[in-house]
Amino acid sequence: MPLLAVEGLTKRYGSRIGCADVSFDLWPGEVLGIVGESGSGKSTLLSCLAGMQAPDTGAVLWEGRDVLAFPEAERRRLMRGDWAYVHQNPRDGLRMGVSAGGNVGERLMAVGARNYAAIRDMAIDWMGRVEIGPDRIDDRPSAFSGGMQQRLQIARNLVTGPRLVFMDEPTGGLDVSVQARLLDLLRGLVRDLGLSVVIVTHDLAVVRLLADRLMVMKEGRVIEAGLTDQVLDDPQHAYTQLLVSSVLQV
Ligand SMILES: Nc1ncnc2c1ncn2[C@@H]1O[C@H](COP(=O)(O)OP(=O)(O)OP(=O)(O)O)[C@@H](O)[C@H]1O
Repeated sequence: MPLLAVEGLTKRYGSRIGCADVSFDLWPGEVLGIVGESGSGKSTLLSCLAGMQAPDTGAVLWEGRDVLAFPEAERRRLMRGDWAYVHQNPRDGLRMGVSAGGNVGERLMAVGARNYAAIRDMAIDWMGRVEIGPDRIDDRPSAFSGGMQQRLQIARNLVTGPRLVFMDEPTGGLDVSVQARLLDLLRGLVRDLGLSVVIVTHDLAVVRLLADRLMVMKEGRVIEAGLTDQVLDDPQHAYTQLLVSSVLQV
């Protein structure tokens, strides 16, 4: 059984299409990239998948159960436990007024951890995994660089051991050299932890590095899908060809 099965997901904003009739399966340990130009519906799709907004029609099945029909409390438990969501802007995924250690520890407490020393140890361990030194544990994220904030957001999300992580342009808005390091880090974590990931980006280099499979969106619809290398090396749809060739020309 796929971990996540998406069937006919459609979301309209009045007469405008957000995403239309999107279906796919995500298997355990698989990374699915979603690419497309600005306005193609990537964020709409991701937020509908993650239960952050309700689609008009369609189903999102988590291990065969329709998430859209979950009671609110169960959906929230899922979001804190098996699922995680990495926002493009770390400010949306962190609590800026809380220390770095608190940001990570808080998530553990939300899933029931109570032993303060163990929580602190795990926070330090996870900060280390995302290359933030233990001497920064009491600093607030506002004292961190953009790249550090993003790494802290990743630690906060992964500390509870989620099985599925949604990522919305996780390297967007960062310097190119910082992006490269973050991508490397993400790739290592995804591989080591065997995570399933749905990642949205307009950056083909990001999906080339991270994604096993790719979906290309245009005007809310999936126009091409397949193995990442196949789609990028031999794009079938004219729009995908344009996307790929415009990157090569840069
Ligand atoms: N809250 C909203 N109200 C009305 N229309 C919206 C809203 N959010 C998105 N849309 C529209 O839905 C379509 C898809 O937008 P969406 O943000 O999902 O695309 P995207 O591919 O994520 O773009 P970007 O890469 O710029 O974030 C666009 O036509 C957009 O104008």
